[in-house]
Amino acid sequence: MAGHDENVVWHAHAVAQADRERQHGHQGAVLWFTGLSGSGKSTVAGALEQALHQLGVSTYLLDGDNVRHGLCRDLGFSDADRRENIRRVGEVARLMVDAGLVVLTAFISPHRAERQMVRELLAPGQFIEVFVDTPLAVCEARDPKGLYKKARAGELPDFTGIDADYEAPARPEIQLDGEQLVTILTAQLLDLLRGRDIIKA
Ligand SMILES: Nc1ncnc2c1ncn2[C@@H]1O[C@H](COP(=O)(O)OS(=O)(=O)O)[C@@H](OP(=O)(O)O)[C@H]1O
Ligand SMILES: Nc1ncnc2c1ncn2[C@@H]1O[C@H](COP(=O)(O)OP(=O)(O)O)[C@@H](O)[C@H]1O
Repeated sequence: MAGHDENVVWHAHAVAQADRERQHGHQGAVLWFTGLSGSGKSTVAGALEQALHQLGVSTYLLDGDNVRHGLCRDLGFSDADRRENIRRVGEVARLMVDAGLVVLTAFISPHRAERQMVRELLAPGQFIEVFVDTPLAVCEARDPKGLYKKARAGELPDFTGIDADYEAPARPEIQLDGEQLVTILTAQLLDLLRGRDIIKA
C-alpha cells in the first residue's frame, strides 16, 4: 500500500471546523460504539441518531454491516483486516467530525490498540468511547443473524467472543448496561453529550 508522500502538502481551507460547527449549532464529535456482536451497538446508535435528528443535530451513522458492503468490502475478519477496517472508518469519522457532524459508529472494534489509534486521530474530547456491555451469553441468546450458532458449529471461524478476542475498554467515556431498555440508554447518551457541551443543554 502506498505510504505518505512527502510531496503531498496538507492544505488549510478558508472554512474551518469551528465555522461549520457554528453553522450546525453544535460541536463535531464521534461516539464510538464498541461491543460484542449482538450487544446492541446498531440498535442503540440508531435510536440515539433518531433522537439527535429530532433535536436538529446533524448526524451520520457508520455501521459495520453497511460499511463492509462498500468501503471495506475487500476486508474479512483476520486481525489485520479488522485493523484496516477500523483504520478506514476512523479516517472517515475524522473527516465527518471536521465537517461538524455528530458521528456514530457501530463496529465490534475488538482491539484496544485500534480504538486507541482512532482516539489519537481526533482532538481531545472529540472521541467518545461507548462500551455496550452485554454478556456473551445474552448476545448468544439473542443471535438475530444466527452467527453464534454457526460459530459454535465450527462453520464461522474467528468469530468474536467464541474463537477471536474481544478486549473490553478499560476506561470508556461511558459504559452502557446492554440489558437496559434502549430508551434509558439513549437518555444516558443524550445527557453525556449535553454534559460535555457537544449539543445544547
Ligand atoms: N468472524 C466474525 N466475527 C465477528 N463478526 C462477524 C464475523 N463474521 C461476520 N460477522 C458480522 O460482521 C459484523 C462485524 O463487523 P465489524 O466491522 O463491526 O467487525 S470489526 O470491528 O472489524 O471486528 C458483525 O455484525 P454485528 O453483529 O452487528 O456486530 C457480524 O454480523
Ligand atoms: N437494550 C436492548 N434490550 C433488548 N434487546 C436489545 C437491546 N439492544 C439490542 N437488542 C436486540 O439485540 C439484537 C442485537 O442488536 P444489534 O443492535 O443488532 O447488535 P450489534 O449491532 O451490537 O450486533 C437485536 O435483535 C436487537 O433488537
